[in-house]
Amino acid sequence: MPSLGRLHLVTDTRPGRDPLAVVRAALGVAGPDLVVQVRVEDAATDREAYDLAGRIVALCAPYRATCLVNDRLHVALAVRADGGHVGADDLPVDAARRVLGPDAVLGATAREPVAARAAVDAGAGYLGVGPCHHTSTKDGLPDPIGPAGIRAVVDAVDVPVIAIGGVTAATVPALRAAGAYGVAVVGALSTAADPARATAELLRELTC
Ligand SMILES: Cc1ncc(COP(=O)(O)OP(=O)(O)O)c(N)n1
Ligand SMILES: Cc1ncsc1CCOP(=O)(O)O
Ligand SMILES: [Mg+2]
Repeated sequence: MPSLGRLHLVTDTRPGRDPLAVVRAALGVAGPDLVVQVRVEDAATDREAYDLAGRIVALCAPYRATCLVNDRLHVALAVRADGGHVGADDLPVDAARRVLGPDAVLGATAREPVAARAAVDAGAGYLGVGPCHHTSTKDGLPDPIGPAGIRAVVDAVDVPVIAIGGVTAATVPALRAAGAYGVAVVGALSTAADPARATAELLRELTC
């Protein structure tokens, strides 16, 4: 199985955003190094999630980029995505692994070492860890954990740690220094005036 990409683009489906245009721009720059996580609003229907995920799987395929589906694992299976991502309000990690099968990419959210180890023991192949920094993209999050919180999880597990929450190209170096394997971003790409350029800047910081 190819190694996990270091740049995770999490789709922004809020009103006024254009997730497909952002995915196209990022794929053109990052190609196989991109992981696209299809994340829709909680109020979206399964049909809407299925339609968007199917289009993104088709966009990713020629680039051999990885496509994951957030939360809705039945959608991931239905569109033949590469895997999924689950957190505390979703299927437990062991159940998610049973649903997706042994070869799928499965990520789990963990904010601290004990939960991180439990998620890995239950079958997570990577961890999404945060919020690293303040973000206005998702409500109700706990306080940011910063690079020190990333380091604590990195030291506790042997799977890739993907830092999430308020990540920009400027904050990547400190997260990498803390041991993050990669980053997941919503706003840094979806609100960028030039998403292709923003992708290139993030990738440069992730690979230098
Ligand atoms: C890479 C990555 N890390 C964390 C999350 C957050 O997942 P979760 O805690 O389940 O919250 P929602 O995204 O479902 O609102 C993620 N999606 N991706
Ligand atoms: C889904 C999620 N989980 C923790 S932070 C976050 C949102 C990250 O969005 P942004 O990159 O715009 O801060
Ligand atoms: Mg979730």
